Amino acid sequence: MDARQLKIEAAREALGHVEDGMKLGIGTGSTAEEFVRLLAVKVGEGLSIIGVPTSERTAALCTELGVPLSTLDETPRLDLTIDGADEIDPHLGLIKGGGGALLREKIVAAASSKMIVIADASKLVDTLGRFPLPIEVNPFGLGATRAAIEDAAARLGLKGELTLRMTNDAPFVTDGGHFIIDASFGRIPDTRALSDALHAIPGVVEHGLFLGLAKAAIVAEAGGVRTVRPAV
Ligand SMILES: O=C(CO)[C@H](O)[C@H](O)COP(=O)(O)O
Repeated sequence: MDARQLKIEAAREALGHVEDGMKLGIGTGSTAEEFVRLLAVKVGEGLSIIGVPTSERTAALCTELGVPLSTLDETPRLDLTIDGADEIDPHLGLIKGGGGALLREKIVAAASSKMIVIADASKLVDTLGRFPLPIEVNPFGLGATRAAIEDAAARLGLKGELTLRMTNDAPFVTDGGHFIIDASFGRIPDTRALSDALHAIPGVVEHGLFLGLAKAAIVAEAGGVRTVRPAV
């Protein structure tokens, strides 16, 4: 089974959690896009749902395929969010934001009664941090914010390259008009402490550690699809 097929299998399993009448958060990324494609087929067959997209990119795909959309202003409480992830630890702590949508993804997940992550098994790790942590920052004061991130990380014994994400020759700009710093800290033993330290920096808008949000992960691998629950 190739990588795309694994994403489709995880997305198909997640579709089984979608019930008629649900208000759905819809994630961003290649796995979430497979979910949108399968969801659109069900909508075409008569499934009634309303979706809140986590990015302009997802919104465009939903619109193209006929998935009805709302906003968190019109629909502030969601039943379920289905989204991908860049890394998943045994407690279902996540790193997200590889696609640059982490802020909206976190707002949408937090507005949902339940978040289910869909991924292939390559995303499973023992400890988060192999994937560089995306940190969304305000463009104002970028240098100072970067230095503050370095200092906060150093206090937790973390160090590594902080790279401003670029598209061609210009900084990548998120849907919210912010920049992203990708932080290559390596293993992050205390994700909660890092999350709190980053939130305390004024120029940090949000970061890609999703802690305590995912209730289940649907993981596809060559041998089949399994549902992972948070380790206690
Ligand atoms: O967080 C994300 C976007 O901001 C994505 O969910 C994450 O990058 C996974 O993407 P993919 O399914 O393409 O591997």
